[in-house]
Amino acid sequence: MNASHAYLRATDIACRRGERLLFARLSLAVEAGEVLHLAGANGIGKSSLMRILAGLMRPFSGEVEREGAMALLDERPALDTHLPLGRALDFWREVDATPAERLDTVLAAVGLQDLLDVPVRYLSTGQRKRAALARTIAQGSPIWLLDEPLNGLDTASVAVVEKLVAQHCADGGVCVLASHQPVAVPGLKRLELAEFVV
Ligand SMILES: Nc1ncnc2c1ncn2[C@@H]1O[C@H](COP(=O)(O)OP(=O)(O)OP(=O)(O)O)[C@@H](O)[C@H]1O
Repeated sequence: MNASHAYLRATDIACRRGERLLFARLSLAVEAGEVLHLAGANGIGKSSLMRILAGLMRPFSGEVEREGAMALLDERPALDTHLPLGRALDFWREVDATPAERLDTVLAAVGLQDLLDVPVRYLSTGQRKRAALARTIAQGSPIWLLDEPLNGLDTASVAVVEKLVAQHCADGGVCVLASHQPVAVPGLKRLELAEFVV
């Protein structure tokens, strides 16, 4: 599918966790070439909304529509901690049917190409986050859902992620990026979850 046809839209979403209604009457639309920064304090419901957008959690009410495949980065890197990084990523490359060259390009972009022999459990927090991000974006999906992709990253790595997101959108992709940190991407749209808390 051509990335330029991709979109992600949500209408009148309400989210309940346990007995609490976290937020309601939330609508958003992210069209091809756009990036949305989903902002809000810890515990406000950013990850819950990301899971709803990813189709992993049913909203209490409302609907999500999309055109295009999605790739989700969440707080679980899902990389076998006992394997060297290269083999752990190869597992997902086969599952995701990712071409090897595309993964190599992404690994170079996030500066991990020299760490492929290191067991995942020895990687630093930031290296592990970059590895999970590499796996996610190498899938080649037009819609990126990135939940706290900047957590644990140093300034240089934050800039790399911002650049990758900007390039994805320039290529006609769609990105929703949940973060409590500032995000610098040209043309960024912003949604404050606090405005929908009930
Ligand atoms: N399974 C659950 N049952 C009940 N409440 C839950 C459940 N999962 C999460 N919550 C609550 O829902 C709220 C929102 O959680 P969520 O992880 O979506 O927030 P967040 O904005 O992503 O937070 P953070 O920035 O800390 O990651 C929190 O108060 C959390 O305690």
